[in-house]
Amino acid sequence: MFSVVTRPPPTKVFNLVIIIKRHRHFYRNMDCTELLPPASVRGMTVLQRAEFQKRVQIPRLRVPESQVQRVIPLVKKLLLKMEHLQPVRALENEREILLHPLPVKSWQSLPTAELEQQQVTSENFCHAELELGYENWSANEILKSVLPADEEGLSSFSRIGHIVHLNLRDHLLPYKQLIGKVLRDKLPNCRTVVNKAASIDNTYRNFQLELICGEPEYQVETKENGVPFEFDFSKVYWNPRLSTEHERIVKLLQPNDVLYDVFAGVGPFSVPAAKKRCQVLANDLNPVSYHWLQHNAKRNKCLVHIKMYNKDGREFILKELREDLLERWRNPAATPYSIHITMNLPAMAVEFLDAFRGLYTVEELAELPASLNYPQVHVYSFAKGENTKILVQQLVESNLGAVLGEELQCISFVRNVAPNKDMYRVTFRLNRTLLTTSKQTLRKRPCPAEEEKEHVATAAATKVKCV
Ligand SMILES: C[S@@+](CC[C@H](N)C(=O)[O-])C[C@H]1O[C@@H](n2cnc3c(N)ncnc32)[C@H](O)[C@@H]1O
Repeated sequence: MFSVVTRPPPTKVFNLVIIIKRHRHFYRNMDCTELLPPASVRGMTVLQRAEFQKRVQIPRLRVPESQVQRVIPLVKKLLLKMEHLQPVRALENEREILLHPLPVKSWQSLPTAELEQQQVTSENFCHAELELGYENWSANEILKSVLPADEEGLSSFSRIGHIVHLNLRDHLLPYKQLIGKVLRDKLPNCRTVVNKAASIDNTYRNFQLELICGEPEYQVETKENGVPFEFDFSKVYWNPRLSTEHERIVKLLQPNDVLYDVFAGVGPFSVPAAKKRCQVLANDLNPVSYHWLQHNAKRNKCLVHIKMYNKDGREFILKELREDLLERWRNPAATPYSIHITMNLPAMAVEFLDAFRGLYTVEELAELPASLNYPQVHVYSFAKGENTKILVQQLVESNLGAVLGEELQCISFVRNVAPNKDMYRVTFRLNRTLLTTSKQTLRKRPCPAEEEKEHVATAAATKVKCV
């Protein structure tokens, strides 16, 4: 059911339903009562593997060795496929082919004419007992038979290297130890199973974890979009659900482009960008993230393309970003390149946007050409409620203190975080007016309906496309 993991194991979100559909046999074992684990395991909270043993009557064909290669193609779709079970077994001088009891009720269920052409007749067909046990079912099959039938089961989990990360609903908490053991037994390379203990409300955004099975070993080695990363999952932020978003941004970048990554974490934007030979300035306030950011840049052999900082995001914008950008404008390169700023701290990144207002004095920019290479900002935010897309634009505008017109490039849905709570990326381009309007004149827009709005845009708001 689960793909075999190569080294280092990938970071992935596993949706059990999708996996089952993609890998499902022609006949689903779970649709066949005989092949289900015993009904007595329902409600088990302490894993007792021996309780899964049962005997079933399984249809089978016994054929001489010499016939096997010709018979198997005729019954291929009817084979019994279960974990750790060979459907073709060697007996003395013959082979036994185990068939699925759902489609095969009798000899008549088989392609009899074709089989008889191979000298296989009803004499070769029989039912006999087979002993099944815990090892013959997948994690999903075991959990489906144990967890309450009338409530939502375990629908998904994340895989970060050797760690399986769960976010169990309250009704599954009495089963957490059992769930942990089953996943550890059944998933390749799984050594540690943790459950999310509380919502992420600490500064460094790392998950609060509860170990429910295995070793308390949180240093992981994983890959995202083909790039290897290492970090301590218990001390830094890492979310495999963001891998597509990371990839989207990295794909926008060309060699020699510039990336300022204000809340870089352990580098899922910055390291692939530096590997692509972009010029990267990456920052994170968490000293442990900063440590692993440096480690990952070194491991990916891209240190020459990245400078790393361990400070507050506002200070980083006001000093490193400000100075580096000014330097670039003063010394334009012969070949054009684009400049990007990523701000992925969705709970509060918008509150840092006012740092761009008045970042330069009018005089500083007056020395420079009229048209400059202005950065694109990719700021992430949560929005809660009905019209989250509209809300998120209002949040950005009120924190920036300006209504976005043609600078607004897109508002992109990233993911649904909770019922009625979405995460978005708002991408807009900075301009001279924003960057030189002094902070004293900055006025936040507390309410979208407020009448007087400060229009930075030269044109009326354009239609916003969503990617
Ligand atoms: C949501 S994580 C994003 C990490 C990474 N960019 C990613 O996409 O996975 C936000 C990061 O911001 C860092 N952080 C939190 N407050 C910060 C601040 N005031 N200044 C700079 N970094 C901060 C956290 O340590 C965390 O690594």
